Order: sequence, then C-alpha cells, then structure tokens
Amino acid sequence: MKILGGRYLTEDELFEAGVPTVGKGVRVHSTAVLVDLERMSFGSNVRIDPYCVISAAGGFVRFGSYIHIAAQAVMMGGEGIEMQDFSGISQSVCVYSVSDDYSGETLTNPTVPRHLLKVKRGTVTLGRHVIVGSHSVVLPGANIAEGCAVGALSLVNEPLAPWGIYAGTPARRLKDRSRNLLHTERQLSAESGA
Ligand SMILES: CC(=O)SCCNC(=O)CCNC(=O)[C@H](O)C(C)(C)COP(=O)(O)OP(=O)(O)OC[C@H]1O[C@@H](n2cnc3c(N)ncnc32)[C@H](O)[C@@H]1OP(=O)(O)O
Repeated sequence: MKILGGRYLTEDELFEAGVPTVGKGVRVHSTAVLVDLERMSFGSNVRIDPYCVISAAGGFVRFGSYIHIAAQAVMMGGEGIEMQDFSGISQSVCVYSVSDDYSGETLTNPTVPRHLLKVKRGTVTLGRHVIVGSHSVVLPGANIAEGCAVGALSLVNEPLAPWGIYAGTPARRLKDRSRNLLHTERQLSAESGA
C-alpha cells in the first residue's frame, strides 16, 4: 500500500526510542505524539494512526495485543490507562485518566501552578474486545468492562458492565452485545498458532 505523507514507525524504532516493552507487529505513525515513552508498553499487533496524542507523563499507558488507535485520538494517561487485547478506539476519541475540576472550586488548566489545581484522577481500563465509537469521551475512573461497544459521540462517565452496547451522553446500555467474536478470536489463535 502506498501512503503519501508520513510513515509508520516499527517496533524496533520504538524500542530504540525508549519504549521498554514492545511486541511484534507494532506500527506507530510518525505524526503521532507520544509523551514519556518509558512509561508505555506495547503488546503485539498494535497500530496507532496519524495525529494521535498519547501521554503517559506521571502515570502509564499500557497496550495489550491487537489494539487499534484511530486517527486524532487523544489519551491522557497521567493516572494510568490500560487497553486490553482486541480493544480499539475510533477517530477523535478522547480518553482521560486525569481531568481538571470543573466545579469552580479551584483554578484550572496546566499553565497554573499544580498546588492551586484540584485534578480529578482515576485509572481507566478498556477491557478485552472493547470498541469505542468516533468522537466519544471517556472520563477518569470510567472503566469499560470486557466486551463493551460504545456508540459514536458518547460520554462515558462511569464504569460500564460487561458485554453491552452503550451509547449517548451519558452512555446508557442499549442492549447486550453478541459474544460470537470470541469464536473468531479462537480461529485467529488457531491460524496464528498461538
Ligand atoms: C476504527 C473504527 O471503528 S472507525 C468507525 C467508527 N464507527 C463508529 O463510531 C460507529 C459506532 N456505532 C454506533 O454508534 C451505533 O449506532 C451503535 C453500535 C451504538 C448502535 O447500533 P445498532 O446496534 O445498529 O443500534 P440502532 O441503530 O438500532 O440504535 C438503537 C437505538 O440507539 C440509538 N443510538 C444509536 N447509536 C447512538 C449513538 N451513537 N448515540 C446515541 N444514541 C444512539 C438509536 O437512535 C436507537 O434509538 P431508538 O431505539 O430510540 O430508535
């Protein structure tokens, strides 16, 4: 496939740049901005598309295997973000493990000295087989359990129970999600000899 504009960096380049743990088949687009590589880890078959911004500063960002981060996604891992195997976020999804306090009790934004801020913090885990639709926002502590799908333009502000299809602002459970994909996962394992 010919691509005009940027290129995908490989796992070897990431390792040389300082990521301590990188599996096989990892591709990170050269326009993506990754902050604090030493606090990141990558399983195998991870793809990060153009213009993503991913920060592990002060926390961590951990990617399992078969992970897709679509273009222009933002991940703020100051408290810690984990994406488990086969999870993915679509274009322009924002995942925050830290957020300013919007109540008006304190000043906000990172130009202000830290001791005058009251930042909300909470690790975020996207469980196995989670997919989050385009332009959604995931707030600190809003863990998304295994097997969930989140619709486009949703706000996830609290933990979601497993194997549901959720959507809306705030996200509500629409229905259960099929588990047939687990058969396909077994097929993939068989085909790849894993
Ligand atoms: C890397 C990539 O993946 S790139 C592609 C990115 N793709 C996306 O972002 C697509 C995400 N998909 C969606 O948002 C879908 O609408 C889904 C998965 C949430 C639901 O799809 P379906 O299961 O077909 O449900 P359906 O369209 O029947 O909708 C069910 C109800 O939820 C509502 N609904 C569907 N999607 C949303 C949404 N994103 N936000 C709010 N409400 C929604 C529908 O209006 C409908 O409401 P009603 O029962 O009152 O009429």
